[in-house]
Amino acid sequence: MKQPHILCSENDIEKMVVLPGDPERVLRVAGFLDTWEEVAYNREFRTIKGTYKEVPITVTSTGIGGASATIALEELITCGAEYFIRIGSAGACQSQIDIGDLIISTGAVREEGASRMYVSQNYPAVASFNLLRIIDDTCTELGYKPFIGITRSHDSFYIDNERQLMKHWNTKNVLGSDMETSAIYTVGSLRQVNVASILNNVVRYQSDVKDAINDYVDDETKAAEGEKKEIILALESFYNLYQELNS
Ligand SMILES: O=P(O)(O)O[C@H]1O[C@H](CO)[C@@H](O)[C@H]1O
Ligand SMILES: O=c1cc[nH]c(=O)[nH]1
Repeated sequence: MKQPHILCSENDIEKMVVLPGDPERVLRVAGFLDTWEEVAYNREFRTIKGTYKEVPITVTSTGIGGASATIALEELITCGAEYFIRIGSAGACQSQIDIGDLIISTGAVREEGASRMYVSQNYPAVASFNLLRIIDDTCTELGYKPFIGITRSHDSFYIDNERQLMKHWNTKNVLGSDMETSAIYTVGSLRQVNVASILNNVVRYQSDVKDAINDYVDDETKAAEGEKKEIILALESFYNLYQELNS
């Protein structure tokens, strides 16, 4: 049955799914695949499927925020997907994290509304241990040195006290902020599927979000390199997972 938002049915979706937020990033992932075709594009949800070193892979954009990300996740699960790696962008919460550095989220502060509609805030938003293990091993293989730890997901980009909130989470050793990780981790655990999140840092700690958007243009090369690295890390991790599942 075709799902109402992603406009895909079971035949369209593979077990392993890469989840960027931005529909344009889907096409940049396509550049790393051996074969691919677009399956559907509705609203913020663009889906392609293809192969990476013969591993069947789906890539679906989730849009911005937990609300749309959990819609994508739920519909992809209904279509039979089981393993999800988000490749997102983030703002750093620690000063040693530079533009283009990768952050791997082991768990996320649930400062967004979508996951709260599912379950009380006492419930943790944690990554799949199995996927984290594979991603960590793959980083070693690739020579990547990501920051690994807790992140925070929020709903509101331009609120007046965002800087203070980031300062607060900085003292709690949170690495960075995005808008989807905690929601997809929570729903992933509730639905018993495997979810992990790799984030490319695009904003330095305590830079103004509006300036940072300009920095983002200035730091285009570093940010683009970070995005490339997270795409390769996600695809190589799925390659390694596929070998494990089929050995
Ligand atoms: O680049 P993506 O994956 O969309 O991730 C980040 O960028 C968007 C905000 O600019 C939010 O979706 C946030 O989580
Ligand atoms: O600062 C940032 C940058 C990207 N995504 C976020 O959620 N925050």
